[in-house]
Amino acid sequence: SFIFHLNLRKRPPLRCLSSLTMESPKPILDFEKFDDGFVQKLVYDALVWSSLHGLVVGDKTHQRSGTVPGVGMMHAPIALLPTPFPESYWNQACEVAPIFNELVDRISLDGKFIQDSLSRTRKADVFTSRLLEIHSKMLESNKREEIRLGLHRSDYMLDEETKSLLQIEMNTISCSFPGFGRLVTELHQSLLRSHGDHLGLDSKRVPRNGSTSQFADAMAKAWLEYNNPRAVVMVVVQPDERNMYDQHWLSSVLREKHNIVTIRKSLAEVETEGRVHEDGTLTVGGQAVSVVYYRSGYTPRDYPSESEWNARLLIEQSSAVKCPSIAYHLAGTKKIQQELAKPGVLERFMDNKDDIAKLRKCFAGLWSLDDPEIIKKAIEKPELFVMKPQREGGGNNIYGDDVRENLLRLQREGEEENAAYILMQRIFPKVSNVFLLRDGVYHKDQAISELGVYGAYLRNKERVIINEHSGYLMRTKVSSSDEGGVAAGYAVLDSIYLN
Ligand SMILES: N[C@H](CCC(=O)N[C@@H](CS)C(=O)NCCC(=O)O)C(=O)O
Ligand SMILES: [Mg+2]
Repeated sequence: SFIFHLNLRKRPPLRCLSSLTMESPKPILDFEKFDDGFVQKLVYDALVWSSLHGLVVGDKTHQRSGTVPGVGMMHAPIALLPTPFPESYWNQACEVAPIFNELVDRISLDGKFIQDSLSRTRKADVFTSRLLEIHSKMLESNKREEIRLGLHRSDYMLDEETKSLLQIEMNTISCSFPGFGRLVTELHQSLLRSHGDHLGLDSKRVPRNGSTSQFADAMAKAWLEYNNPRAVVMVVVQPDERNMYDQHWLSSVLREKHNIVTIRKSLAEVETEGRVHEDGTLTVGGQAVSVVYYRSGYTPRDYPSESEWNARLLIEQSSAVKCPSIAYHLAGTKKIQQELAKPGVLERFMDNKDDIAKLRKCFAGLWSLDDPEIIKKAIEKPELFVMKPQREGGGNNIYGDDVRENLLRLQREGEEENAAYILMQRIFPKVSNVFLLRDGVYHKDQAISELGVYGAYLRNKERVIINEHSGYLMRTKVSSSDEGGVAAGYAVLDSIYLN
């Protein structure tokens, strides 16, 4: 039987809010209502459901769990019940998804903007400069990506102070959990169908989540556009991947629903087995590849040698549909995000004034380190800022006093490294009560959440074939922790309860 530690941490005083407007989500979790026996029943049902439905990750204490399927599996870290989220902000996040998709595509076509925006970062950050090198090689050879597939996730937090939905970042490479986002939604809907009466909650307030099928369908349509019936979809993976089941969900839908074969290769394997033929076809291990879907290649750790860089270049030079292309990858960097927040920059890419206003409305404060006023303020009040390197994958951001320390360090060291970072306004979302479930044990805690809305975009020359919001992922972390990230081990997978 499961051992439950009811971790009744002393609760920090809830922030007394100046004005509780109708928009702030009403807490649906009144802990007093839950007796321990009832929670244990919910937890048991959730763990059984997760195990039966493949909501599982590799167990890091089991060394083969990242390479051999079916070995050393552990239920994914999850919230026991959905987190309240006001419907108006949910609608707003869904409404801007296709506008952000279109923006990424237009940025990707402006090679000069990408190179100019990142030119100083290039000198300060080797990883970004390697990506830019590949991008400039494509510009020099006038490489055209006629079929373009974007599978993005735009992450938001609901800022309690300003009552606004603010974008944390736009992820354009290796967006995790399109498989699990849907599953957690289905888990919560199932729990509320069984126990909703006791909880006074309605399962229909958990919005349906098409993340798995919509992402797989977009890949299938890209495969069709490439028009080689013998070609496969290649998933570029890390040699040791604890999140393989989230990835396999997409491959399973491609197989079962679209009869499309996927292969899994690391960048090192692509370098050994890959070839680009005269007509641009990419073959790996002799198999033609129509779509390359990256679930690796977004962090320096994915390039331990020149082999991996050779593989990235080889793929880029081919006619395969890259998801993302190098230009889409760079369009999702934090430096570009900060450039887009400058006055007049969105107007360079978008002409619809309403769309521009909708994007700007969800921009948090974003600055380079060249602004002495901002640096002075960040040194005085570091708790109001987050300092971000050009890194993806979670666990890289700088908070609190470390912001001050790093800014003072850069001033001492002469500021060349400034361009490797951006500064962002720190967002303070509402704290809610949650039950967090990890390793079969539940903890009761105060947490904050980040809503990720997936977006799928597929274009072939002038035809936009798909441009939609395609499901969501709610990630919830204890409010005492600065860093988030499920794969990085700080957050749990969650869904939303519209109120
Ligand atoms: N193991 C790799 C992990 C890939 C990964 O870290 N992706 C970043 C965007 S780059 C991300 O989406 N992070 C949010 C999910 C989280 O909180 O962990 C995979 O799953 O393919
Ligand atoms: Mg990210």
